[in-house]
Amino acid sequence: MNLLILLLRRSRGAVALAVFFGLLTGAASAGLIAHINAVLTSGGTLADRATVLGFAALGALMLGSRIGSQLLLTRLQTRTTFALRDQLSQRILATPLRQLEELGNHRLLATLIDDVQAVTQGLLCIPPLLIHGGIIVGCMTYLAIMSPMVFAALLVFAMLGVASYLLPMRHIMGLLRHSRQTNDRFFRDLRSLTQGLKELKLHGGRRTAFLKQELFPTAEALKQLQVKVSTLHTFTTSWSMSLFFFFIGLLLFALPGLTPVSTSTLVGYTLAVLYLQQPLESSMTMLPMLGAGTVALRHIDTLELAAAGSPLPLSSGEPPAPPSRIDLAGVTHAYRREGEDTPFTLGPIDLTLRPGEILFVVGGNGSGKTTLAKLITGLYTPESGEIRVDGRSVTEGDRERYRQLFATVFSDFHLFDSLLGLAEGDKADKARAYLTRLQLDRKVRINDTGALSTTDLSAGQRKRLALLTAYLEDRPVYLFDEWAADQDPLFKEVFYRELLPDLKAAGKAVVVISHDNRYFDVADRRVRLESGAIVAEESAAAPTLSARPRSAL
Ligand SMILES: Nc1ncnc2c1ncn2[C@@H]1O[C@H](COP(=O)(O)OP(=O)(O)OP(=O)(O)O)[C@@H](O)[C@H]1O
Repeated sequence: MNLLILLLRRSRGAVALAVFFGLLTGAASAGLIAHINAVLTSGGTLADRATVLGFAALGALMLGSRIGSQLLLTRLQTRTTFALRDQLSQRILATPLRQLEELGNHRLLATLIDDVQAVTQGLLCIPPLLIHGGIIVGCMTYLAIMSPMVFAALLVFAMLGVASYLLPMRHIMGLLRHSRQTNDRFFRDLRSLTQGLKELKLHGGRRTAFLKQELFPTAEALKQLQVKVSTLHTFTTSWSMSLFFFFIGLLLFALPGLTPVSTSTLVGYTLAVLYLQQPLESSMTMLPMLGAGTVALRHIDTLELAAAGSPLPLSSGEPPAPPSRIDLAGVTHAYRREGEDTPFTLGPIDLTLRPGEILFVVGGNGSGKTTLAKLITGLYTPESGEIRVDGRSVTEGDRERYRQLFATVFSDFHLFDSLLGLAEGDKADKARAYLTRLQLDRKVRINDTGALSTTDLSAGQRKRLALLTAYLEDRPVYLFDEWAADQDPLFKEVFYRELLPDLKAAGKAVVVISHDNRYFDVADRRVRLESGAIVAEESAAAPTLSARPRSAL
């Protein structure tokens, strides 16, 4: 039902027209059976020109309306599937980063790959199901007109068949929901397999434990569920279909003994019931696919992604003007995890960024530096406190625009295969000049569309490419999260002594998260984090480390 609503939302007109064509197919089918019945029971005397022409016209009508209905719905289904995938991608991009981190990459991938595929297959079932529905309605109407009494008996059998089909179907839907949940686990294990290749290859014990305790049991559970669904469905469908043969047996062998029934009724019923077998059987085969599509659609809802109507704009328009200061005033963020009594809390943090100033954020592992970076850049929304740009508070409505102030290289950055719009016009030459400056010109080439000749590089070289992208973005604020960690000593020197001062000279505000205490003198200001709080602040003008009072949360 949810799937049909999805189709209806795309185009009510096309669905209505397709249903009309479906009903026309049913009426034409019923007409054809009536013709066949009339010819059979007349002993061949009705095989005149008019009957033949009528038969041919009905056949053409059935063919035309069937093709019309199928084409309309299949096109609509294809459009809906692609729109669903586009919409989902945009909804994911519009959903707060923290919420996506909590869901985990494996669940997002399972949705984008598996759920969308299940919805597609479910939607594919709707066109034939509607046509079959039309044929069933047409044939039933013909049978009701032919003999209301026999039709009442058929209805009893049909209801019995539907009930004995729907009861197990409820159980099948439960199994499908369970299977969908297990699939999330399966994707998590597949992610461990592909991302942990080195660790799994290097340690046989770990590999065996991973396969035996994680991947294989999940795959086995998934297999069992799928086998259960198909076994239950085979029994249910076969039983429901056999009821129709009981009915034909009753019709042919028992009914004539109980009440007078004409040969034409007997032949008509037998023909129609046999004719109905195919659409009924095919409908029943498709119902689990429809069910899986419905489960997938509901599962997409449980992710609680940003509303369908609120995708991020495809272009952010003009970049915001460089501000003269950005203030973080009492901002906080806490990671709440199930079963954890004391969540890690960052803040309240008070901090100011100014153009032409290099700010170092230092502190031990897990002290909250990256979390602070995500708050500064607007990737996390402060749970309390506020961020101000030139004294104006950043609201939910302008957070997307606020993020456009930053060019970043996080420690878990992603490198795209192309500069994605950053190498248009004269920027392409700029990009090539940066390649030389970053000592990558012998390794990587950039073509006219901005595609990189390769991203298969060493960790340090990949980081340099990420830095090149940040340069091309030309934003007012730069943030580097342990950028120099995998650079050789020579290039570390270039980064701290040349590149950072150049950015400063260009009037950029620069935030550097660093453990390189050899270069702490490059900073105009330095803040030290400990357990989520700024515990000390030092500036080049007053180089003594001044301890800040720890704020009680
Ligand atoms: N996605 C997350 N979900 C839950 N907790 C997290 C998450 N990311 C970080 N944390 C917790 O927040 C704390 C601070 O992490 P953060 O990454 O900000 O530290 P860091 O100072 O950047 O550390 P490092 O120097 O190791 O990169 C850590 O103790 C960690 O347990």
